[in-house]
Amino acid sequence: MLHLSRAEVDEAKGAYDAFRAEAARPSRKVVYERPQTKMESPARDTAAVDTMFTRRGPAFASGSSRGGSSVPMVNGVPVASLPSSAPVPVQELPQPSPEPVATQWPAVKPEPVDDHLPLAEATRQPTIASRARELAESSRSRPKSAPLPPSTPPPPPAAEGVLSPGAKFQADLLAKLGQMNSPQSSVPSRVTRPPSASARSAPAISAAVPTHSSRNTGAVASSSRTAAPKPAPGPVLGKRKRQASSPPSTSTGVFMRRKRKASTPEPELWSDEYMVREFIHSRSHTSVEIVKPEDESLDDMNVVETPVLPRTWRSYDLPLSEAPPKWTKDEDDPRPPLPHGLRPFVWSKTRQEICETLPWFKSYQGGVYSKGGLTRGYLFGQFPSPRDAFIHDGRVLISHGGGGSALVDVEVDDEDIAAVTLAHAGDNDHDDVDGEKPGVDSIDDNAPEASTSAESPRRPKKKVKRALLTKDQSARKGQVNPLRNAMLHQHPILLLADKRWKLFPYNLGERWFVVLGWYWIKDSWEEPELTKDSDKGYNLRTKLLFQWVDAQGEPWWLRQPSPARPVLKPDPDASHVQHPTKVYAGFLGNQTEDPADRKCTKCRQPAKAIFSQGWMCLNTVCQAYWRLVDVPDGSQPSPYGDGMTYNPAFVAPTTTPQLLLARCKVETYCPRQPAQSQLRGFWCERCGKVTCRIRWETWECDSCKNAVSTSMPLQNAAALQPSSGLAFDADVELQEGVISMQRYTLVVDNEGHVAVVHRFTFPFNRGVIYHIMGNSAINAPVDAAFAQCQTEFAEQPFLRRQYLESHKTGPTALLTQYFSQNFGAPYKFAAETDTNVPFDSAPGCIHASLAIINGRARRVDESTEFNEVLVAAYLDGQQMHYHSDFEAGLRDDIATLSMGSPALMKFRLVSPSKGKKHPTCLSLTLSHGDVLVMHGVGIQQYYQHMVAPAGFRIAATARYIEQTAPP
Ligand SMILES: O=C(O)CCC(=O)C(=O)O
Ligand SMILES: [Fe+2]
Repeated sequence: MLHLSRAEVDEAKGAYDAFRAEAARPSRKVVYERPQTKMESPARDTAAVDTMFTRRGPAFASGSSRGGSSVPMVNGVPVASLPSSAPVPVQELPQPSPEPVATQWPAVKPEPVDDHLPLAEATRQPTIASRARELAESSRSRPKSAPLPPSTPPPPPAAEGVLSPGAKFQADLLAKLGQMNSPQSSVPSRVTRPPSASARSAPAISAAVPTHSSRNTGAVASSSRTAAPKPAPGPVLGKRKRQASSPPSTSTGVFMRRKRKASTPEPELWSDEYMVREFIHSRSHTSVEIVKPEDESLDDMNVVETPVLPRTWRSYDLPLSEAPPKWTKDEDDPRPPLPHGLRPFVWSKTRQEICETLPWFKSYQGGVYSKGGLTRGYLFGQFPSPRDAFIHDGRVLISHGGGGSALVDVEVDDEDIAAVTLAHAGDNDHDDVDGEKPGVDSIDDNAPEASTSAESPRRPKKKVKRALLTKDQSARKGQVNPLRNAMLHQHPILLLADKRWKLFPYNLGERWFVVLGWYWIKDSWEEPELTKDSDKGYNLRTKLLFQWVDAQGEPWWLRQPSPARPVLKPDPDASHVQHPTKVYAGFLGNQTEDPADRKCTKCRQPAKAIFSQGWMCLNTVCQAYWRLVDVPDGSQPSPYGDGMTYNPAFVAPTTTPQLLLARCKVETYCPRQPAQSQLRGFWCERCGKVTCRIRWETWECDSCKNAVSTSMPLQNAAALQPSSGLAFDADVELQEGVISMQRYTLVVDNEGHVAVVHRFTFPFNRGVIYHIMGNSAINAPVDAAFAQCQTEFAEQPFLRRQYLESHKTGPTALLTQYFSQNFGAPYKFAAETDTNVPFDSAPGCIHASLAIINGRARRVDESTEFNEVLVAAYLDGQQMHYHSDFEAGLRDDIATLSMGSPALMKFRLVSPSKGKKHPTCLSLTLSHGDVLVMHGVGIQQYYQHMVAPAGFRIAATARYIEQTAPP
């Protein structure tokens, strides 16, 4: 349990008192605390990483971890292009002020977004703006029944650069909590909230229902409206009755849920007036709530488990007109190319290049990369959700939380009312965002775009595939917690874009992935999205508002061409960056509004004016969720979701908070050169491309050929321990027989030196493994071969990481982890082997290694002969995952000489199915100078092996490959 000290509480109390004094309302102050929880994000994409270790081809898929589903993919699967679930919601919103933004770069503004996205026009998709116009017109002609016109003029700007006492209290407390937590800690510091919104002028800073700063001066209520259908009552669960004796509650939605589930630990009261309680929303998300004690009462709340939305609204929550045309080639991309000379500072052709080079994005699948409970990087994929938007030239971006989407067959008819068949729900459903597993847009992009089956005689229907949300992304489920934590803790997030992200105004050509820059999440809310697989008829989609971090200057797509790197340092002058409107719409809330006129009448939680249509209740457990505040149910505008436009005040850029700038510890998102880690990719300062380290002897930009040679320290064999001769562990399931072991010594050279041999006999005549251990008397030639390997491979371009045959091209191309080269007879395995080197062109170390292998292996089987050597060089942390050497044309013996660091080698039976893995049946330690001979095809047919070195290691594996073997 983490406590604030008495002094800290006193200080907080002082700040809070000042704030409350300003609010002119006497009140008690309570601070709650809850236990610190570990917020490590589990490594989620092990399947993806596994794939890179595995070398064997699809023939062995059933028995290896390289089954289809374990393949790491961009946005689910290699993507051509699928219809997005929504038309591109191009927003017609006021552009930033014509006053130049203070930056060293003259701002080059692209044309308005609409002009850059003929996509919307080509598909005749109504934009949100055009819908809004239609709605406005129809409202003029049919005043009684039409939707309400936009009614929320932008609020008066808040005082520039001046924090209200409430905000100061918030900032002070955050700063204090930040100090209390170690900067290195992976556990985010506690999240604070301001006093409950029950204080009439309190800053309503709530993660669940943050308030908006703009004042709603427009009248949205209209009791005379009767045309809209009344919402169906629907199943209302857990409705609470008002109890006359209970004081009005002002707790947040999160708090209400905690109370109802009765799973929140009781608040730890450690002061009469102040206490801090932490709320554990899930294992990985905690926050601190500051509310008045009386706020705990829920009795008078109109709280339901699943608010029911009127059917007509639901139908329109998902715009279901024709999908944009599919384009797979750059020539088909209707957007203009990047203006001459403009280029991103960091870009790549594959996702692996980004993941291996940028510490802020290491997600091989999905669009969200989180670590330590905080999202660090976020990739915009090709599937926007309804109302995603690119606003103010990209300084403000609206997107969605990750996870829960799947490809779904949607039937669309003339009236755009959707009948949804969950045909594939779950197939591609990757809903983990906290970690390296898929989040955003986990969609099978190879699935057919549309089919026209299921024609109805009366009303022709079309079946199209859409990416639909099949699960709630609610904060309650914990999926979006790392994103919310980044917002609440004010951490910057590196935003990247896939070139298929249609909201970006330019065709990015060969640049599949670009880094946009540092952003911060200013606000987050939950929107309902149509579905059929949920009792309530919709799923909750978490929406996020990202804003550009000022200290970077202008976004690169607005700059004049320049080779300069973007720099993000806490900039004391950042506050002079001017924005047209200075309104805090999000987390920090607006400190000047009277919340009374923008609270939901049902739950009395703060409403938000995200959309121009008016203030809405966004408390997902309120009966009035997603409805306009103060507008009777029967008079709510309908259809609602499809015609909404963003409130210009809500999306207006604001100054980056100093606290967030202070957290920007890195100076730039471009990695330092040369890479500090031998495994890291290479960022080319000349062209901005990041490239994996492919070659052993150099880092090379594969776009402009700029190169930096590597300086691998030579590892001396003298420091290496030979085999202890004792390390093995054999076990096998009973029905599969027993592996028996004999231990003996064998003379291995002409001088009569001996080696210890462990002979493992596999059951049912499946084969024999000889583990011939090195020792100091016989290792001299091995030491020499090891040194020779290192010098020769540093000088000549032999070793490289090979592309996996199954992922050779495109944005999902994948390189093996280890570096390898095949010498002698060509050997076809799961990695590319185009670069085979015949023995007569092989370096001396190959001949030396082969001589050692022959010398040892022939002592156990004198007929042994080899015509191929595959060298695998492992850097620290790399390994070769489970596979079998079961290619056609291989003779019985496969022998490996181990050089360098010891390695753990494990065997297991081939997996009977994708999900079922057999346990390890034999594990060995391979030390420097050991030769392991696998004899018998049964060992490859029935077993798999893997090798995990403890550090730098070179293995030379010799085989005999029949040249006439069928392919
Ligand atoms: O690195 C090793 O020792 C094993 C290599 C291996 O299994 C292979 O090349 O197939
Ligand atoms: Fe192998």
